[in-house]
Amino acid sequence: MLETELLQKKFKDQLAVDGINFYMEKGESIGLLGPNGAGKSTTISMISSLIKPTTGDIRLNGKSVVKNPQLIREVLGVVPQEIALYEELSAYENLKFFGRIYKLRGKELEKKIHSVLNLVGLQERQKDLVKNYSGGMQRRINIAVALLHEPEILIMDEPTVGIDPQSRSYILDMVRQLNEERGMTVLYTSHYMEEVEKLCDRIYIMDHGKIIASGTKEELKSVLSNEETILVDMNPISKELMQTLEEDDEIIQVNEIDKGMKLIVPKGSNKLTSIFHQTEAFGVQVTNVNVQVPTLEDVFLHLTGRTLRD
Ligand SMILES: Nc1ncnc2c1ncn2[C@@H]1O[C@H](COP(=O)(O)OP(=O)(O)OP(=O)(O)O)[C@@H](O)[C@H]1O
Repeated sequence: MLETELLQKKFKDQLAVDGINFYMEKGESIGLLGPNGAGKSTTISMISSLIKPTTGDIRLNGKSVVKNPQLIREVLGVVPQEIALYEELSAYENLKFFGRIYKLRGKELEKKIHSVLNLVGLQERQKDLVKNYSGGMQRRINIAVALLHEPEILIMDEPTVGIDPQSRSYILDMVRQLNEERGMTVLYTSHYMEEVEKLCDRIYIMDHGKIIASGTKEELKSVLSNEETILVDMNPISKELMQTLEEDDEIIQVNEIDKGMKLIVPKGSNKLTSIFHQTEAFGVQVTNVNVQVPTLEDVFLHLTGRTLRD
């Protein structure tokens, strides 16, 4: 349905998006995952025809969107990262305003406003001024605006950043419902692995402007199917200890995390004893140890050397 071909965007010397290829089939829910600055928003802006690619193409059902941006505008609903609403107007008035931009009028507009308010669960608060809404509620109205013209494709740019858990879970359920029950095609960007894991059929991992891996959750996890993850909480956190462990050929990767370190080692390699010896030698106290099957987050860490929220 939608595909990009060698899509690239340069801002002066900065290569924000570096020749990416991806596709979305009708009805799919696709996750675009990457840390801050990976190029997700720039990609979305190009797909939405808000900015022009430096090179490459975007095709909707085989036709170039770069040459004919109107094609995509008709079928696309975009929820930007920033709240784009008039604070001094009520939610209803905002929806009426944006509905008119979509050329909706009269009874049809009223029906659609009613329907999207229902969908985002803010029917009862529709007369309140947007400035009196919580951040999460504003975000929900932002989503309602994007859905007014019943788009075939919904693109959401980190829609749950910085909002309350209740709105977050509401938004996640809503996206799933739109995708599963109404067959809407969804492109969901996030740096929350668990959201993308929950919502998306396929995932593209982006870093430094490039797609560095893609596939279903299972396919991506198979990158580390012969490895296991060891989480070590320690006190104090010792960089010297981690450096020494990194030199061990049998340890694939060592990264600092919240309370200690995360190691990726071959399955069944029995590294715990030598890890304990090293921690003792460095005068570090181990407060907790956990051996786990690698998660998608670990795959990301393995591919990029960074955590998603670095
Ligand atoms: N208008 C611009 N001018 C110059 N550089 C830009 C512009 N927009 C983005 N960039 C740069 O391009 C790179 C990719 O940014 P982008 O916003 O697409 O990343 P992102 O993955 O969406 O990150 P975030 O989660 O922080 O939004 C960054 O290094 C950013 O500084």
